[in-house]
Amino acid sequence: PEFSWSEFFWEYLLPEIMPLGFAIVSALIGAVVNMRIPSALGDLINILNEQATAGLSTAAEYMTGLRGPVMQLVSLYLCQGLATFAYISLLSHLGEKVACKMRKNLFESLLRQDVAFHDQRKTGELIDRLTSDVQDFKSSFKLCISQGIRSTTQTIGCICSLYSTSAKLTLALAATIPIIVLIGSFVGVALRQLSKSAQAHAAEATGKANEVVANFRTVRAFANEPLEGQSYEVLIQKSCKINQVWNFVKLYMRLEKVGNLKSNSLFLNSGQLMSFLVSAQMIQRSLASLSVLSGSAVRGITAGSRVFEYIHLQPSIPITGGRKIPYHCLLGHLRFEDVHFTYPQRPDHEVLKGVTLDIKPCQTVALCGLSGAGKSTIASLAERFYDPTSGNITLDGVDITQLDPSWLRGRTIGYINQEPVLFSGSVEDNIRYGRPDATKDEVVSAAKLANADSFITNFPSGYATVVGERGLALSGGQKQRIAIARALLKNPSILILDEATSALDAESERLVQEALDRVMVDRTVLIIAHRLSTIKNADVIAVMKHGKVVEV
Ligand SMILES: Nc1ncnc2c1ncn2[C@@H]1O[C@H](COP(=O)(O)OP(=O)(O)OP(=O)(O)O)[C@@H](O)[C@H]1O
Repeated sequence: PEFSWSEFFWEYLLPEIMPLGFAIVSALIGAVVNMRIPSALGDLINILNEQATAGLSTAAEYMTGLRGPVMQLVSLYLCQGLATFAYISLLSHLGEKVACKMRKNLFESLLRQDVAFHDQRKTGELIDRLTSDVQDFKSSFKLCISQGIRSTTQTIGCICSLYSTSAKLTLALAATIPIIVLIGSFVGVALRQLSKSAQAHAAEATGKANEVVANFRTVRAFANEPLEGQSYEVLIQKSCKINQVWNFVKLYMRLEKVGNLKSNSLFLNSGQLMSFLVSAQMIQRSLASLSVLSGSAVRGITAGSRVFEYIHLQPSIPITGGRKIPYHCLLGHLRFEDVHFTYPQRPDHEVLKGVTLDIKPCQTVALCGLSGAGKSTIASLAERFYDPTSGNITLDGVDITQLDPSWLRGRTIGYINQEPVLFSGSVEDNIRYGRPDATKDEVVSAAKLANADSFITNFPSGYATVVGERGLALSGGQKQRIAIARALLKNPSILILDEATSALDAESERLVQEALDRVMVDRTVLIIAHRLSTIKNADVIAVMKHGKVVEV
């Protein structure tokens, strides 16, 4: 992925041009003031020398001579402190804003992506781009602006100042510059490689950690904690080693000193020598930090391009846009016509091989067949999680690819699957997820319809009861009934039940089934099920085998 400089400038920097401008000016002022410090120090030392040889007697005499240079030095330090404070705070403000906007854009883009995109990527890797990569980019951006301006200005300024102090020594010093540049560029290339692999390993480790934490019960059930711990350690060790090398290189660059200058001090007085040495050291530090900076810039750009790669990605199925069938005209006639489908990540395996299925308005169609026959895939296609490779799916005669996907999913189809996911928050929040603008009364009546009201009101906090990240505090049957209430809240014309009762015990199944029987009235229903009890009341039973409907 390439980093888009123009986009970064127009979209992220331009709106913040004022703080950016002030930060740059403050950094420049800081650098210029910093360069004045060696000569001010030199002046002070010269005056001290003169006073020592002049044989002054009273403290007042000493103070008179010193006041000027001391005041100069104090005001320079004060200026430098103020400038540093200004650019650090402005850059922090700017960096946070840029990072915030990048995160927002990236997250929105991730939400827009196809289901197939999310099928193919590890959650942890996506989270890593949202967190570490944006963080890396932000740090490197701030460092490049502050250090970059400072070091460049100081290098140029100090060279001028060195030259005016002693041309001879400056030329001698200049001889060492090619070596520094050479080392710097060599280290820069190495850092670029290091940066790429460090980021890739860090993303892999985050992916692993995320997977293990999200599926903690499975890990525990197999007593695989040591195994998972070890494999995480292996991944983290790799990125740790790379980062250690990285830090070592940076440290080395800081410690490296320019050759011994003291032997060449013959033609300078002590003040000049002091000023010369401080300037030379400043140049050396600036050059060293510029080389380190190039490494950091590489890291930032690599991270930035990883972020922009996904921000720019366009989904093949848009989120919104297209026709909506007015509610009073909607019949709920769903039809699959010779539908073929292959999952994008398994192009060699055709899952649906010409499915034709007619689900008439208000009819209940049960879909059964062996595991892997493609039943859930049919539900995913009706929801338009994927588009068929060929063939058509129509709703009331309109191809669903022409319909607004958010209207289709958000209002028209209610989808309940075997493992309902509840979000962290209260029971009420979870039901309201079906239609965020629903009133409390509507939430309660949906819960009553779903056989959930009685157990919810039995909780001490009722509808305000907080359920865990995945609703762990609730039983399977309770979660399922909340999921049914959530789907009912949008009053969908079509209901898809994907093995909604298969994970439940007999009693929970009875309660859920009772709720389902009640809500299936006056709607088009597609039930995917194995159990006879679930499908015996259906109007039509379709049997699937090897990606085809073989019997109706
Ligand atoms: N996201 C996916 N990516 C790739 N292949 C998939 C995906 N989901 C399902 N498949 C494959 O598609 C085929 C049909 O799966 P599907 O889940 O539709 O079957 P099913 O009839 O619902 O099975 P079950 O009754 O076990 O739920 C299977 O071979 C499965 O491996």
